[in-house]
Parts: sequence; structure tokens; C-alpha cells
Amino acid sequence: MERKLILEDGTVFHGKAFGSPVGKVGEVVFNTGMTGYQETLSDPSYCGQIVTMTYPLIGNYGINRDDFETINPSIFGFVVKEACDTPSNFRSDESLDEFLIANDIPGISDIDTRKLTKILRKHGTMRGILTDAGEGEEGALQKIENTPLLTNQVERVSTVKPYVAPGRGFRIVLVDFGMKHGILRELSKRNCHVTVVPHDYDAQQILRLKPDGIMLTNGPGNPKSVPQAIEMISEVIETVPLFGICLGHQLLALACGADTSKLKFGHRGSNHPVYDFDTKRTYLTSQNHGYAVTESSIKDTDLELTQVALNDKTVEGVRHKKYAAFSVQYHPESSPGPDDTNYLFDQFLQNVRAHKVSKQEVL
Ligand SMILES: NC(=O)CC[C@H](N)C(=O)O
Repeated sequence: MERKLILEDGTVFHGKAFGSPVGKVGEVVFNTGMTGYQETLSDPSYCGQIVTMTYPLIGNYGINRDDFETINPSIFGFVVKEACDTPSNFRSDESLDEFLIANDIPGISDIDTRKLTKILRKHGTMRGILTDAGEGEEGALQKIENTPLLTNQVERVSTVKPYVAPGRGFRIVLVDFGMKHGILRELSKRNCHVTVVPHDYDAQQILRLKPDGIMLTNGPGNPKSVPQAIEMISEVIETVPLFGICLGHQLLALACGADTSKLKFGHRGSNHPVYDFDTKRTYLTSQNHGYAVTESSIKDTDLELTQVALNDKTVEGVRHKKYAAFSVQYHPESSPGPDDTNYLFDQFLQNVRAHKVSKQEVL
């Protein structure tokens, strides 16, 4: 079966249909990771987006039961050059096609993903539609026009009720804006007792849980679409150590008075170099974001810049000068991908411990 991807600028790509037959409008973005398509497909930060993989062969190691970042994928569509439907890997449980069908995600293959990526790099990410080969272009463009980008993605992917992943160590509240399982896994690995709470929990509800530390997860969309979280952070930052990842980083920065803006085509991939001013080292990081903290907005706040992206010099990390709060724009829990920055979870827990010591609540 044939299928088309049409961009809002009128560019049409003819390809083959795979995955679910549903038509979908979303923001078309690209990811440069050579592996990790299962994690990409299941990362809630992609809610509302149609993701193009620049690596030309996708699906070759199948889909397995272990590598999900969430069990409810919310990605809107998947674009590849070649989709392998005969996966070969001892962990593979199903093919990419089977997975997409079961999760209502439309896919298109056999298009020139290099050409598409060059368009997005030149003109910036834009809306697009995955649709039947028979659909007229005018009608498709009209559908794109009538479908604005989502603004409520966090609400769509966050947990509705709090739940606990028990542990004997520090008590961490993890605010779920679209949590990747990897973050919970890193905390559990370090014996934390984790309470995952919905995105709209306010400061009082969180403080009542008496957390030793608070983590702010990744999540989809514009950080300014989650104003209640910004308010919550500004109210808890004085009293509890904080660590923010990706959307959590952007929210922490906004809560401290900095600003965020949308990047032309974002950072999505697993080999983004980031320079750390403390260690004077460059780390390879896994990334997936379309917005970033604006560097010039940091100087009038109590934040300091800790890390910067080497590709385009955008902000990758900040730290509060007075409180035990820091955050990074990339994914230190990344799996797959480099685990160079996994130490940040230990750093957060050191802050938590130091804070308890200062309150003479030593474990
Ligand atoms: N992975 C994330 O948390 C992404 C953050 C935010 N949605 C952005 O696109 O910039």
C-alpha cells in the first residue's frame, strides 16, 4: 500500500504504508540516533510529533519487552527510509510493523529521509500529515491548517494518580510530566523510595509527602504550557533539593525567572556533545528537545550556566546559586546511548544527603 507524507509547506513525499492505517497530523521532526528506535517510539516527550529517523535501516533488531520508556506510546507517526520486517535479535518479540499496528501509530517507509531532514534543517520543524496515497493535496493541506499543534500534551501523558516504587533509601518525589521509565529505573537502582505524582500536584501536596528530594521529569511540548508546575517549583525550591531533566530543566529555569524559546529544528539523537564547565570535559549525551533555555535570560536570575551544547552553544545545564537545585537539558538516564552523564543521579543524591545532614536528619 502506498502512503504520503505532506508537509505544511506543500512538499509531498510518496512512500509505502506500514504500521497503523490511521491518518495523522503532527509536528514533523528528525532523530539522528543510529539505534534506539524502540525507546524513541515509546518516549512520551514525542507526543504530538511525527518522527523521522535519519539512520536508513530501522526495525532490524525488532521490538522487545524490556526497552520501553513507557507502555503507552504517544508518538503520532514514524518515518523511515527502510523498514525491516524480518527482525533478527534474540530479544525481539515482535516486528516494528506489528508494534505500530497494535499501538495505532502510522508509519511511512521508502521515502528520501535525507531530503526531508534537509528541508527541516533549512526551514525548521513544521506540521505534516501522514495520509493515504489517494488523498488530494489540497484537502490534506487543509487538514494540516485545521489542526494546530497540541498544547496539552503533558496532561495527556502524565499519570493521573500518584503511585509508589518502594525502596529503603532516600524518599524522592518524581513529578511526572511524561516520565521515561529510565528515570525511575535510575532512582530505583540507587534504592530510592520513589513516589511518582501527577504533573499538576501543587507544592503543598508534594511537601506533605516529606520528600528528601524532588525530581522533575522530561515531557512533551512547550514548557510554558505547564504554568502550574512552574509555580510549584518556585514554591519548593528553597526547601528540598531538586533535579530536573529536559522539560523538568526548562520548568526549573522558568521558575527561577529565566526564559525558554523554540529552537529551529531541535536536538534529537544520541550523540550530542555537551561541555561541562566544572569538569572541563565534554560528554556525549542523548537528547530529544525542541525548546531550550535562552542563555541571555539566565544572567538576571540566581541560576548559573553549568553546561553548553558544542554543536550550537545552546544551554544544556543550569544550577541554582543558593539552593540545591540543578538541571540538564539532555537525558542522563539515556538508554540506549552514552551513559557518560549517569553520575548526575549520584550528584543529586549527594545533594539530598548533604541537605539531610544540614537538617541533622542523617540516615
Ligand atoms: N524530552 C523532553 O523533555 C523535551 C522537552 C520539551 N518538550 C522540548 O521539546 O523541548
